[in-house]
Amino acid sequence: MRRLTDLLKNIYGAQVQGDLTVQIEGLAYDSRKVQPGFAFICIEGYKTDGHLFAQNAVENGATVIIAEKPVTVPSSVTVVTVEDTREALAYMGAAFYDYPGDKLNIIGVTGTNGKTTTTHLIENILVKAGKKVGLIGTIKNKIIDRVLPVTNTTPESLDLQALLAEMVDAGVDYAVMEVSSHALELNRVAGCEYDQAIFTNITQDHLDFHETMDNYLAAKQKLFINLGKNSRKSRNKYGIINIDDSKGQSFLEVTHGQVITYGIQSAADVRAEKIDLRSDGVSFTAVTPRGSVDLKLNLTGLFNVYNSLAAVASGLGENIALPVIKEALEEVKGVPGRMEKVEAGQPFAVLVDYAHTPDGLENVLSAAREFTKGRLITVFGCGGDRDRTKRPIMGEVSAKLSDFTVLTSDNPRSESPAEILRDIEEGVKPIIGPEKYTVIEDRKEAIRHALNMARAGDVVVIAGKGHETYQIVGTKVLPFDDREVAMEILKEKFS
Ligand SMILES: CC(=O)N[C@H]1[C@@H](OP(=O)(O)OP(=O)(O)OC[C@H]2O[C@@H](n3ccc(=O)[nH]c3=O)[C@H](O)[C@@H]2O)O[C@H](CO)[C@@H](O)[C@@H]1O[C@H](C)C(=O)N[C@@H](C)C(=O)N[C@H](CCC(=O)O)C(=O)O
Ligand SMILES: Nc1ncnc2c1ncn2[C@@H]1O[C@H](COP(=O)(O)OP(=O)(O)OP(=O)(O)O)[C@@H](O)[C@H]1O
Ligand SMILES: N[C@H](CCC[C@H](N)C(=O)O)C(=O)O
Ligand SMILES: [Mg+2]
Repeated sequence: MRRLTDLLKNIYGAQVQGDLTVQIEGLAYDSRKVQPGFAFICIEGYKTDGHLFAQNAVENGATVIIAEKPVTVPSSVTVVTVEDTREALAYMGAAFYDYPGDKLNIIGVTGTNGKTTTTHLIENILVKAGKKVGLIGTIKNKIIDRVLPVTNTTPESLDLQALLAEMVDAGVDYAVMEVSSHALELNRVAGCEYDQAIFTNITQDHLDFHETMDNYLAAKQKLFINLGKNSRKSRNKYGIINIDDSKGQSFLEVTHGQVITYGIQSAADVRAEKIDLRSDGVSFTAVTPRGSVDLKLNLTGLFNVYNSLAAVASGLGENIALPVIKEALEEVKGVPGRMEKVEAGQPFAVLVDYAHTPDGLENVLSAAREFTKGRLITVFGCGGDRDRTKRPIMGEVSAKLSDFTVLTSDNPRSESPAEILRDIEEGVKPIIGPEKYTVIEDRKEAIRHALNMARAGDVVVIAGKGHETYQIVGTKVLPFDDREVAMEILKEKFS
């Protein structure tokens, strides 16, 4: 329980109508979650407007409304008008939970691809170093060993603060989290002070939301601009940057933190040499300011060398010894749904991967090509209600890099699967003829087609859904797991 004045401390220009000393029992940004004595924060969203539910919130017991524009509520209710309710939600949430982020070391990873993988690698390093770790990201949220469900990659600010507070109560030392560009743009992480900010890469995605690559870049840079600014914690801040990325330098320029660069092509602080890619992993020497170390990882693909270098740099930033980092990284068997093998005794390889961007697909197919002796067969689709412009580019990537492509449905959401497939096909047609691809909307049948045509030495990549255990069709969430579907089909044939 807190007083309203305490919660408004970091919000400038708030105009209050009513009692400022009222005690707040809880906060909610969804009127349906309001309980007696709560403050309801109205958010103008993309689907609806929270201001429309102010009265509803009052009926559920809200005594305070935080709004950006006029709301009609009884005069007994305190109304606070602020410029940005999403920002207010974040700052009020941090204050309500007594600034949990200040009691933790927080490592934030942003970038188009590699966030989930990199956070998993860092988690392993920190655990190996004896730290208690919390994880926040696409696959799962985790407090030490307790796994919690996930709705978004980066939770809404209030939920994030509640989660960080739970971590503090559980004795967590480090929170390692993915910071999506949506979260940065929508102020989900405002009020959360990072100790390390990591940039993996930036390539096209989410233009439905950000509209331009410049806006997308600016959203990601926020994590670095805020690093070490108005710091409440007395410790070193590190900006860890992939300097091989064409935008890497721009992150270096905006950050207030100490910079550690990583890369393969550039003269980076942490770099990889003598890279040896195999089908079952990659070996390389990590050269760092604290010496070199030979690493033999179970993750394959050049992109995983980058993810590992980011994790090495992160470990060094936390003063973890190289032998500990080595042991931790070498123990990682894989990340669920990322180049995950499905094996039922078949004479060809089947990989389920989460590539859902042009760059992700290019990376995963290039990696697979390295160990494909026969044909590389790709099954993929694109999500509905997401960046439409990436669809033909992904079509082009698969057409160029695969020997055969099966286009299928991903999560169509509110869109027509056939139309999404037509968008992808636009990119395929100019590159290859109909003998090199097919369109099978039903994802299970598409996977069956690819597995039926595969012969010894071939590699089948099923991309886009990775760890997902569902398929979103319209508003329905139907059970669907690429790994289970592939296994079931393979078992029918090979065991
Ligand atoms: C575009 C986007 O990010 N939208 C997020 C946003 O929704 P919104 O603001 O549009 O909400 P809205 O549905 O219009 O509702 C407005 C307000 O009215 C409230 N409301 C609504 C109904 C009611 O009866 N009462 C009520 O109070 C809602 O609680 C909300 O506060 O805020 C919601 C609450 O936090 C999020 O769940 C929602 O994520 C949606 C589901 C989503 O799909 N987001 C994706 C695009 C996303 O964020 N992805 C990134 C990862 C991307 C990547 O890196 O690949 C992520 O971090 O997950
Ligand atoms: N560093 C990287 N560079 C390019 N592609 C990568 C990289 N790491 C992983 N990938 C590819 O992108 C896919 C997604 O990887 P990962 O889940 O680690 O990224 P993410 O940034 O967390 O994605 P999301 O935005 O969905 O949270 C992988 O399955 C792989 O195909
Ligand atoms: N975090 C990404 C995941 C995309 C995964 C793909 N399966 C899809 O549904 O488009 C997004 O929300 O855009
Ligand atoms: Mg992720």
